[in-house]
Amino acid sequence: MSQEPGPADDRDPQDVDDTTHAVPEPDPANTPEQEIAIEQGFVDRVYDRVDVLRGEAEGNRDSGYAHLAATVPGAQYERDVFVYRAARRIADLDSQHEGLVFGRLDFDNGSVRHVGRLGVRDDVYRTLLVDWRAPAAAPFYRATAVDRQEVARRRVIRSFDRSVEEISDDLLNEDAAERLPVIGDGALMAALGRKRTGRMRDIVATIQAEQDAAIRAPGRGATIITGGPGTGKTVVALHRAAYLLYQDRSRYEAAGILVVGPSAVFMKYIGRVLPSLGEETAALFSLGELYAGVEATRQDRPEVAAVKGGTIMLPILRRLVRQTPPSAPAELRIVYRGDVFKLDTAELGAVRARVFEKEPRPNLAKTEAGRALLIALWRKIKPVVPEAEPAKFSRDVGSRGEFLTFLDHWWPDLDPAEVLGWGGDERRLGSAAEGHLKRHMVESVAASLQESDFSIPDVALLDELRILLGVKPQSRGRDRIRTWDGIQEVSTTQDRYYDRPERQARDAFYEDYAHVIVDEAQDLSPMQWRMLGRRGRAAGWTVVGDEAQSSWPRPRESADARRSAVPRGRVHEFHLTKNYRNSKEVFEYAAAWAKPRLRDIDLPEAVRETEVPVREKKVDADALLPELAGAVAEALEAVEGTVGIIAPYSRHGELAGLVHDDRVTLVGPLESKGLEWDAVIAVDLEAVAEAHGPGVAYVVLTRATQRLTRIDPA
Ligand SMILES: Nc1ncnc2c1ncn2[C@@H]1O[C@H](COP(=O)(O)OP(=O)(O)OP(=O)(O)O)[C@@H](O)[C@H]1O
Repeated sequence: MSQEPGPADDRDPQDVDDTTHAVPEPDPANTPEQEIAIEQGFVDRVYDRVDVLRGEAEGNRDSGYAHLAATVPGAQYERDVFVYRAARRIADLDSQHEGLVFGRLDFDNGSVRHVGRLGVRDDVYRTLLVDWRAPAAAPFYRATAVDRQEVARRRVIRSFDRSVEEISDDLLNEDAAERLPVIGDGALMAALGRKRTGRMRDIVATIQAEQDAAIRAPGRGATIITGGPGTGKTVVALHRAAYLLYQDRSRYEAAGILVVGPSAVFMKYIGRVLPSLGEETAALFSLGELYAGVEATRQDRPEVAAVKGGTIMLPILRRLVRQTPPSAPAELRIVYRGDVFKLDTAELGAVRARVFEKEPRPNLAKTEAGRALLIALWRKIKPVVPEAEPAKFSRDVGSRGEFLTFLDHWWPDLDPAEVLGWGGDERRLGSAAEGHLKRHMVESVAASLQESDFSIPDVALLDELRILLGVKPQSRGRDRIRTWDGIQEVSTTQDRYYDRPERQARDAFYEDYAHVIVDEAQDLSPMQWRMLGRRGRAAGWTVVGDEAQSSWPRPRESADARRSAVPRGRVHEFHLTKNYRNSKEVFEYAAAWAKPRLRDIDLPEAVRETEVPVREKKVDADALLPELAGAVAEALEAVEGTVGIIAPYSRHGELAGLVHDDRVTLVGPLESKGLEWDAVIAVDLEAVAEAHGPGVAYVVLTRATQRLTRIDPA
């Protein structure tokens, strides 16, 4: 637990029970409008208080008040400014989410507790609103008809901006119907049925009990969250980051939380969730961005990716870093006391090998290389010039400009990108890969390394080379504490006056995270696990995935790499069982397709029906484009939100013209991981399965919230 209190929460021992407050006497005869008005009264009260806090914070700023004791436990000022800051941040976001106040619990004893995005206290520091992450908010998510936890009625309040629009009640104690009105029909179903916008929303108002348990698991050790498609693994992982920041802010803000997902498109999709929860300090990186200065988005061909991601690359890279750099001179010539002495290519090769016996990382071995050259020269000089003295020889030759210039060229500082580039030369790669890769694979991998940009699998190789070469750590990347699209960074009084640890700017090489969250973990290659493992040696881990959706061909190799990356210790396992994304119709279709093709498939239960069946069409090659154009138009007509076309990469050129509306996107099967659209048009599914395996085709089939159309060439 943190030494500091949580932000304006209810965890001070003296007032831990003070989370309830007075509200108008309930009347079971109230109409929905009357109940909305009652909640509006409360919401207004909270915002009024936030406005006061904001005024105070601004006043303090203006009078130049320096708050020096901010880290003293119980500093109320700190909490209030936090409220101000977070409330402002939330207000800055467009209202895709439920408002600041979104929940209310009525207990059997008549007391009432309101739950919101953050904690707010009134002017005498009594709790007005409980932060959703506080223990006192847990019954809002955990109470069920069987285990009520003294909750009589749970209410979800939906508002836009400051205005309450809708109420949805869940009566847990039937006897309470006599005193409490029950209004609305199901906040969860309403949330699931809402149109998708291309940006993931937070789910604070409707987190389900099994999800809540995973969110609140202890931060230390490894938390493993599994579940089939659409069970909320991603959204749970993100709420977990917010939870950890809340319950131990000093630890997780100081050392950082890393969230890793498969692609840049995916990171953009999930990018709003944490800011909408008032948290912006987590570092979000896709697998293609974990090497500073590189932003890879390109996929390799599956067979090339399977090689590049495997531990088979380790001996190959080790040999590669020992090769003579292409620009190295082939011969060293030195004139000493009138005689010419030479080291030829073979002799230089032997010297190089000797250096590596002493120091395997070339960038740390330059001094050793100079020494080894002088020794080799000395062995030649000694018989010819018997009167020469070794110390004098070393001083004399070792300080000559021509010798130092030779050393610089023969043993240059190596950059990982440059060394990986050597692999583009078939001869060099072939020599490094001898005994490990067949000829045709050497050709394919070398060809892929000749591309002008790096692929996503290349990034893990670059990171491995960084270690193998002994690249000195230096900050070269951009500041990865992100500011979010369209949101100005707000300079707050907290930022200015507070003596807390500064939020660190962490580049992609930062290695001391307190917690690492890995999404779509089933797809990580062994080399990618190694890259991640380096960044969280002392971290707690949250590993989220579904084996059936895997595109990695050798799961056992990957599991071993994962065990090495994630430190041993306590393991907390959670399994999510309900599919909240797909309609029953879509999911049953996907499951029927996948069951015979995938072993040990983990099938969740889809909770929502739409009565819209999946449509399948087979068309001749020349009719494909018009058919697709028709399907896109139809989908745009049928749904309010987004439409996704998921097609093999080889068809993207011919299909690009179909994307003529903001709501439509065209993606490859691998980029579709983790994403969702209201309507999906899956093109040539069998080709997807053939190229990437049935797991990826199953991913494609489970992306639609409402309508799925399959179009295949005849
Ligand atoms: N409790 C909930 N309340 C509202 N929406 C939810 C809830 N749980 C999940 N969802 C929604 O269901 C959809 C699927 O969630 P998410 O993407 O996190 O699932 P996933 O398990 O990561 O899926 P996949 O493995 O298929 O990528 C999202 O739109 C998410 O917001």
